[in-house]
Amino acid sequence: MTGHRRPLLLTQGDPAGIGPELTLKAWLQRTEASLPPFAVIADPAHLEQAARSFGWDVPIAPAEPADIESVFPQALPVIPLTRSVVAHAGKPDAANAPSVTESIETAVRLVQGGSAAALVTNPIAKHVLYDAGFRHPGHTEFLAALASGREGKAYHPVMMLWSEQLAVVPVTVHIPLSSVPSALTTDLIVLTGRIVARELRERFGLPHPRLALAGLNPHAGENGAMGAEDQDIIAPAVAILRTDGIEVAGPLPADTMFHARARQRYDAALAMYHDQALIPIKTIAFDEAVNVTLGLPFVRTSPDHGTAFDIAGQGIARPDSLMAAIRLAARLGNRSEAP
Ligand SMILES: NC(=O)C1=CN([C@@H]2O[C@H](COP(=O)(O)OP(=O)(O)OC[C@H]3O[C@@H](n4cnc5c(N)ncnc54)[C@H](O)[C@@H]3O)[C@@H](O)[C@H]2O)C=CC1
Ligand SMILES: NCC(=O)COP(=O)(O)O
Repeated sequence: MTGHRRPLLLTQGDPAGIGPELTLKAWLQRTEASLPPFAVIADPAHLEQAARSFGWDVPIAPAEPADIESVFPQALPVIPLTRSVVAHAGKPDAANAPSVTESIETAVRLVQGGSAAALVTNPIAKHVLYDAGFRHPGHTEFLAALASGREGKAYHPVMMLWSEQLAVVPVTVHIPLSSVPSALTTDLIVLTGRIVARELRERFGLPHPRLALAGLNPHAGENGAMGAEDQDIIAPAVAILRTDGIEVAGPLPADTMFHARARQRYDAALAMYHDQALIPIKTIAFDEAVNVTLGLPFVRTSPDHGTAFDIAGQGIARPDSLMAAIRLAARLGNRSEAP
């Protein structure tokens, strides 16, 4: 535990999405929600204009990392981007991609330099960044690439969606469903399981984390009659993780492992593909769940939802998941140094 609780850094996210609105709302609710000090890396003029458009009294204060704690009670500290941002809520524009990536790069540089405890990313629209030439599937992989570039060490990032009721980890993430069976290997599942177990111990403070591995096929393959991956790829991973001393159940039929009683038996469920993991948690805890990246040398959290262009600019977006992400980032970032 570090003695001094360092502030958090929020990234801008897509400026045409709900990120600016949520950031302003989180700052407005900082006292009743007991939020720790944070700054956002963004264009101060764009945030001022967003606050004006909602009719909210949010003083915006350009700040250095060292000023965040003293500024935060009176104004929203903003670490200015080098470029100005012109954005229309609900109308994403690939021309804003450089500001999106600059905000993330600056956050990583500052958190790795020790100026902040953790970073909290506002949502990005992946297709908008792809249109501008972004080569990473999402934040998760981009953050690992930035960390690797700085430290000269390869990191395997693991996406975990966490809530009090359920934590899920998609072993394969942003790939087409048709590519999942060939992407799924015993080595990948073992690597993912080891990272999850280690970080549940070291960052979340669970001394003996319990993992549950989902099968890929209906009924976890029904003894091979409905697909071979459960027996040939997932079961060997379960065996290897057990030889590590990790408590693991599986491969479990995915349709019966997420109901309330089943969830009592594990601390994190490893799912074999994106929707197998994210459908249960977004159904149970859409407003509370947090996306946290494991396997990095710093803490990164994010709301579980996306840019919500359909409601951006209307003032109706719920800040709950962003505020949960801020709380979790403070808890994990101030708990320990990198595992
Ligand atoms: N961490 C990140 O950066 C994430 C980014 N995305 C990106 O977001 C974009 C849009 O994705 P969608 O599938 O439409 O998911 P979405 O989460 O943006 O929206 C899904 C539905 O939930 C509603 N919603 C989302 N957040 C809300 C909030 N805080 N309050 C009230 N309603 C809310 C939206 O209005 C929409 O009807 C995609 O381009 C995707 O790449 C999606 C998930 C996470
Ligand atoms: N569906 C989760 C998601 O899209 C989050 O991706 P990332 O940007 O956190 O990698």
